[in-house]
Amino acid sequence: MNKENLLLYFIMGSNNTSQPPSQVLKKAINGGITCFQFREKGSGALKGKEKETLARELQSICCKHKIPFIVNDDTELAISLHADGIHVGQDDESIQELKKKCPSSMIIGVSAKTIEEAEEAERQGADYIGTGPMFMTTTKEDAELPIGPEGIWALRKQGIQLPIVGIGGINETNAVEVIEAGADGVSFISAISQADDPEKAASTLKDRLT
Ligand SMILES: Cc1ncsc1CCOP(=O)(O)O
Ligand SMILES: C=C1C=NC(C)=NC1=N
Ligand SMILES: [Mg+2]
Repeated sequence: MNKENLLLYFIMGSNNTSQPPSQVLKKAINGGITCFQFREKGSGALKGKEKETLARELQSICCKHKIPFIVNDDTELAISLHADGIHVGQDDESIQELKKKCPSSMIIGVSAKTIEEAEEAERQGADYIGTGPMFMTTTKEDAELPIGPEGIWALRKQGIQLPIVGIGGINETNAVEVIEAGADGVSFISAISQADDPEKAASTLKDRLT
């Protein structure tokens, strides 16, 4: 994965929006997002066949627009869909296990916020790390306290070279400081999924960063 894809990294599941997810994704793509992650998690999340059907619907939209389609957590789903990538947390399968199960082309992203986690991700060959929460967020029900963009600056200062995306409470007013702290991109859910006009929200974010 080239790190330019990580610049405007939209994440969404059906329970993050009151609009049809496929409509929100199409608008976000028109607005200029560079990567999409399907994250069907938390209260009200779809399961089983319904979850797979939505995943396929969103994947086909991404394919049509040549936007990488990443699946959060669900390795089996990612493999069965031939997704472009998978994103896992510290309590999910290890990168080593994923590399054994997944095609070598599969992008592997991992959540990491401490230097130990980031160095481990580098050692195991992750393609990028997601670090946060940057700011206060209510989207992730068990989010920890914000570490701020300085959390990314500290990883860079300690020599982490991997591509990094910041996540958590990011919007058009604070995205720049995440990049200035050393991130290659910003990832976000509600800034677009809860916007009245997702296309405008995406294009405003893009304008701030380019
Ligand atoms: C998945 C995740 N991980 C850390 S914060 C977060 C939620 C991000 O959602 P939002 O962009 O709406 O704050
Ligand atoms: C928790 C997460 C952190 N970072 C990214 C990019 N995705 C996630 N689901
Ligand atoms: Mg997880």
